[in-house]
Amino acid sequence: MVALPEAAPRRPRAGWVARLLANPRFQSLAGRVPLARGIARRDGAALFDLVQGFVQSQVLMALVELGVLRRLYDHGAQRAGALARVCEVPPDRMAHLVQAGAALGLLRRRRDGRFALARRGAALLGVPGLEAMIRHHRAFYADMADPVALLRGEGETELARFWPYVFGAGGEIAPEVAERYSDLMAQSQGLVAEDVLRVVGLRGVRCLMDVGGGSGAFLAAVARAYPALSLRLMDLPEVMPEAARRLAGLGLSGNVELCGGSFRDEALPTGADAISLIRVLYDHSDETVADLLAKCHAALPPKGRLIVAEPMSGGSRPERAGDVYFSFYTMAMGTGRVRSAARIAEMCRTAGFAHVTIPRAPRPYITGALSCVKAE
Ligand SMILES: CC(C)=CCC/C(C)=C/CC/C(C)=C/C=C/C(C)=C/C=C/C=C(C)/C=C/C=C(C)/C=C/C=C(C)/C=C/CC(C)(C)O
Ligand SMILES: C[S@@+](CC[C@H](N)C(=O)[O-])C[C@H]1O[C@@H](n2cnc3c(N)ncnc32)[C@H](O)[C@@H]1O
Repeated sequence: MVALPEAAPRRPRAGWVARLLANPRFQSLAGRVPLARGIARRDGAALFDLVQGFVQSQVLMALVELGVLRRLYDHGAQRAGALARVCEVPPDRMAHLVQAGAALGLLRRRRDGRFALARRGAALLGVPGLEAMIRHHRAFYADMADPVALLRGEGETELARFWPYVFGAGGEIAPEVAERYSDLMAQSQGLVAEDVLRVVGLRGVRCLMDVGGGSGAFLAAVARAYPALSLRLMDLPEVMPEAARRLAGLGLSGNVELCGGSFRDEALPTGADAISLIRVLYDHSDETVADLLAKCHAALPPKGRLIVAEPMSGGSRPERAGDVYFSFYTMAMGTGRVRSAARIAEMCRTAGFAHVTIPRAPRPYITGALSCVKAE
């Protein structure tokens, strides 16, 4: 009996559909067949949009940094030449910038050749803190310049320098640094608070403590929606002066009790029957999160409420805001990470919480949310 050569082990490879789609001859054929042609062209355009994504975000950065959107809002439609003079950019290059802005749906090219704000360009100017966030992206962009180095954790990132408290609040945080990140957070907090309060009710709560509450923008929104609630803000001592200033500016000094402290180094103050963690968990490692959730559980009375809100991963159904933007943003920060609502719920249950509810997020790119109760 002649021994047959061992059949070479089948090389694991993509399924036949993937191999067909990756075949240039099939792609050329599909481009000529009516039904397939439409799909092929849409896929091609979507792939090109993906490829040029970084150019789009830098065109947006230029429009914001040069104040073009702001100027069209303040002064109405403008010719490229007028914008070029104000922005000190060569006219032919400004013409390219505004043409790109129109192609991206931020500007509108009018028949007379002037450029005006398009609906999305106007809406962008109305989003609290969004222009500041776009300017802040210089740091994130630098960190994404070498995505492989970021993924391998090589070298220090710009964002890790920007968010110093994430590394255990070791050492002093210069007041101006604390103010800088609190300001950025406060500016972007408006939409977060709007969406959280849209999906999570606080009826029946007597005292809410916002842990990692920053400059108090979320509690200010809660005070407006639930004037009878007593409110407490816990954050690092370095953040307290900024929080006091902002709350005083909103006429809320008497409504919010300030508790300076570090949830890494000490137990949380007791007395609140609800605790909120708004854009806090995704800044920290699993260990820090588990410890913080246990401290929240210890600080709450039986049936006390815990509310967690932050951009989340889509988990088994990956989604663009949480699994692209925030996933890499928190990675670049250093210890942060996005988690799915299911993963956060699992960590809450491990900490002793029950009855986890996960409402559908109206705008996942703003925030997801979940709430749970301290089991009796
Ligand atoms: C005919 C007309 C005029 C209208 C008819 C149709 C109509 C009514 C249209 C409505 C137009 C309109 C009002 C649109 C509104 C659009 C809105 C509100 C868009 C909101 C967009 C929000 C965005 C893009 C938010 C982005 C937020 C970002 C990037 C946040 C980043 C946060 C970070 C990085 C936080 C970091 C903190 C850390 C350290 C991770 O914890
Ligand atoms: C991303 S900001 C979110 C602020 C606010 N909740 C919001 O959504 O705008 C995270 C907050 O957690 C605070 N924080 C970080 N580490 C902390 C710690 N160890 N103890 C208390 N607060 C801390 C920071 O000072 C900051 O205000």
